[in-house]
Amino acid sequence: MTRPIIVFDLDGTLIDTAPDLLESLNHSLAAGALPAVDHLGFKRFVGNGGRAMIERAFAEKKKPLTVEEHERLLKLFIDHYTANIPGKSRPYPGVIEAIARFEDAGFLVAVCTNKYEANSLALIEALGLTRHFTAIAGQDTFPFRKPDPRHLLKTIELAGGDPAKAVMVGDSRTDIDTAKAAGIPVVAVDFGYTDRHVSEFEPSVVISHFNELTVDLANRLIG
Ligand SMILES: O=C(O)COP(=O)(O)O
Ligand SMILES: [Mg+2]
Repeated sequence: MTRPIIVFDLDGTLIDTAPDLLESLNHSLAAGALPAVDHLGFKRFVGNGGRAMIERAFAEKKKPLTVEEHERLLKLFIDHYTANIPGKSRPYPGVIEAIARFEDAGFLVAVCTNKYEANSLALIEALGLTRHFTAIAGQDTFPFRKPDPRHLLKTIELAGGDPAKAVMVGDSRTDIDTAKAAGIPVVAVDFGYTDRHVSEFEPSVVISHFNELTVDLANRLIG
């Protein structure tokens, strides 16, 4: 029988990466003569990967961004971010215990993130968490990414799971829309990176701490 699976988003869900992403974003924006963004700006721009973060920062300042400049700044962002992994990034309180509960209950555990795959693998490895995940899929692992539901469905397939016995955990509208489009229940954490409260996007459940993420809750959502 296929084991049930729990799929986590990475940035703002499992790991608080904001200080490092923000530093790398500002490093890149400075090279594009854009003023630094603060943590509130960051919450508006994050969620669809580095390319989108840079694009959104320029759009907000109504500053044009050529394709070449976008590529140059993206490379600066990625190089800076990669060189600093894991930086100040740490798992949120209760993450390790929550993962252990699901492992003990026989769940497969996976990651589906819009971070680049190489950065995701490096960060998870640097924090000593690699062994917990059966699959880690980044924005460039497949030809599509969240909010395309196939990113989540392919992650589940890669992990050897079954979408009918899956639950997603995320922090943003992107995650909630992805899971809903895939027909998979979604738990939203309310401490991640979104400028609007996650309840507005109507996830199955909202939690404020990982100790609320019980195996019972997941089983009830899977039905
Ligand atoms: O890095 C991003 O923009 C989003 O990453 P996430 O999908 O892990 O939240
Ligand atoms: Mg996230």
